[in-house]
Amino acid sequence: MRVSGVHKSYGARRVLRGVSLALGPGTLAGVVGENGAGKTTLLRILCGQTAADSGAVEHRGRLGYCPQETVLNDFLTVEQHLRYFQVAYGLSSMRRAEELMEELHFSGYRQSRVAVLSGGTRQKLNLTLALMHDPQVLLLDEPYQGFDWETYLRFWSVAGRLRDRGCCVLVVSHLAWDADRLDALYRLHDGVAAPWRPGRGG
Ligand SMILES: Nc1ncnc2c1ncn2[C@@H]1O[C@H](COP(=O)(O)OP(=O)(O)OP(=O)(O)O)[C@@H](O)[C@H]1O
Repeated sequence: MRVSGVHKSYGARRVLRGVSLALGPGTLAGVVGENGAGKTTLLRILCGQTAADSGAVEHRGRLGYCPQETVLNDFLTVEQHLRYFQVAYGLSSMRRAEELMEELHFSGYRQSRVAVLSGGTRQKLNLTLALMHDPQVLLLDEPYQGFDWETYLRFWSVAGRLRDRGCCVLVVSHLAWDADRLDALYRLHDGVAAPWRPGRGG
């Protein structure tokens, strides 16, 4: 995925002022930044949901996007969500979705309505919906919010296996404490993304 000179303003607020990134296949990368730094805006531009004012974004292959807010409908079951996305992605089987449900330990909720799921289980479903078509480029916005420690560790092993299969994974977070798990880390600050190594306590 190549991002060149992306600019975005909301009225007078210049949020992105020339963001450039180059991430190859098989890379697990992170973008950190303070609240309001523009991380979600950048991800929305990368997935095509928001238009940049200028600059270019190029990527090859299937794209997966897990937004910060869950995209779920309280009245539908987990199974109904999976079927809906299976059709939307044009998948012949649910094999990958089933694998992910096993890996994230929520297969037992398949027939449950989303309204009764805990926040962490909703997030597991949100993540599964973004991953079930085996994307080659995966954009994750604060993907482990609400996860307990075991699930958090499982998330990183899923992300690591995707990287090993050649997927380009970009994780956005306001915390840099996952730095050791990443191949590349950028800090979004003053509208630009710079390579970053957190210091002590950072
Ligand atoms: N649709 C919009 N209209 C106007 N301003 C917006 C819009 N979306 C975002 N902003 C502003 O752009 C700035 C960046 O927001 P963004 O959500 O991208 O930040 P973030 O780094 O993801 O923050 P957080 O860590 O709090 O999730 C903020 O000042 C926000 O108020």
